[in-house]
Amino acid sequence: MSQIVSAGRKHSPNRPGVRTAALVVAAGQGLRAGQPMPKQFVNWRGKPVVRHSVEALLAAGCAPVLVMIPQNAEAVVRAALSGLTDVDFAIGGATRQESVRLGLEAIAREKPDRVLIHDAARPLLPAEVVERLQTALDTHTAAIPVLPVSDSLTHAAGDMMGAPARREELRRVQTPQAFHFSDILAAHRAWDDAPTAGDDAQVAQAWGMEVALVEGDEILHKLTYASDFAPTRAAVRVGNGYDVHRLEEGEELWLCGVRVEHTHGLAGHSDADVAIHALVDALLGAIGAGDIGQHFPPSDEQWKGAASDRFLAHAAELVAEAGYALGNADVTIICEAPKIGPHREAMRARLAQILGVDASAISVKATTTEKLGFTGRREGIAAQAVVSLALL
Ligand SMILES: Nc1ccn([C@@H]2O[C@H](COP(=O)(O)OP(=O)(O)OP(=O)(O)O)[C@@H](O)[C@H]2O)c(=O)n1
Ligand SMILES: C[C@](O)(CO)[C@H](O)COP(=O)(O)O
Repeated sequence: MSQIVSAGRKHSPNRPGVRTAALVVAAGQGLRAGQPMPKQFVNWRGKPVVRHSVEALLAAGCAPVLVMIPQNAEAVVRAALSGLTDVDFAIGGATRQESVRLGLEAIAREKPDRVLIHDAARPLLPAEVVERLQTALDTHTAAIPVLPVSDSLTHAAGDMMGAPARREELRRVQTPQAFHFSDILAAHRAWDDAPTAGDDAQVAQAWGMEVALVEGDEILHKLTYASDFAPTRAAVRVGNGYDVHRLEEGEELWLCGVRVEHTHGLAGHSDADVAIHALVDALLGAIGAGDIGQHFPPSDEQWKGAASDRFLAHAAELVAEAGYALGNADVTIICEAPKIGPHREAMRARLAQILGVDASAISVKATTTEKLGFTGRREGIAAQAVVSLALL
């Protein structure tokens, strides 16, 4: 057994007079996860999988924490757990049960009162679950976290349904599994069958221990398959857009898909609807799909004089293809004239119609620049847009 860092404190009682060790089993190959290395050492949500629960167990007052690792993984585990004290590691066995047995024998010299045995593959360990287990050990010799079964269950006869199973009688078993140390060590030592028990509660029960059930937590999910490592997509994405067009006599003025009567209109390759252009850029930005010029190049004759609602409809399609829906859009038109207020509701309705959303999701505002700058000199109109997208 090699200590990663000299322990700052050998034992930290997490209950007055009670010393609890932790055994983190991380000696598997993680074959089902299909990762470039055993899954427990893969970087996950900012740190190696194994580090998450080791830190949680240390924070819960467990000491020492012994991590069982595969052969030839010393360098990887040192890196994964660098900087932590009260953490040791040892080489595990060919099965999970063997890894636990080896770990318990290694911890035995510390003579802890209790031990929490935890899968490194369950990185997120709520302190509340540890507390429930510790409380259960005040009146029982063993306790495990469980969850109810929400699906109906069946036995399988090959690819065909077998006898239905009564889910009311079943629970989903998680870890950490908590024991009075001497009892679980004796139970492992007394096991006289192939070391293939699914968990330590089964070993304890085979030795005659009664195992209490405490409420588990879905967040204790065991990382098992490649899908568990698929990058999670942001639930919300935001984007912003900005555009400017020059005011010129003889041009039409289109804003938010609405024709506005005015002395001047906006010049541009398309209908120069500066507000829609800003909104298109906001949508494209939110999904990382470039900008309006990339999708509708001003050099492309097919877009000459084109109505900008086509650009907005296309951006909306790309957002949907990316798996998002519009949360809300907020457009600000920046000009000295014309007054936007009288057209606001028509603009909101038109944008909502193009985007296929309720008008309540669309905001259209306007402001002057107090006669400052190019907008103040009525040389042009600018527009800004901000959007939020929700993952479908
Ligand atoms: N010989 C073994 C096998 C498993 N484990 C640990 O037991 C936990 C639960 O096992 P599992 O999720 O099945 O991990 P693997 O056996 O690595 O996965 P696979 O079956 O996909 O190879 C994991 O933290 C794993 O590292 C262990 O310490 N020693
Ligand atoms: C110990 C365990 O996590 C309890 O649910 C489970 O039995 C481990 O099973 P695995 O096949 O070793 O992942």
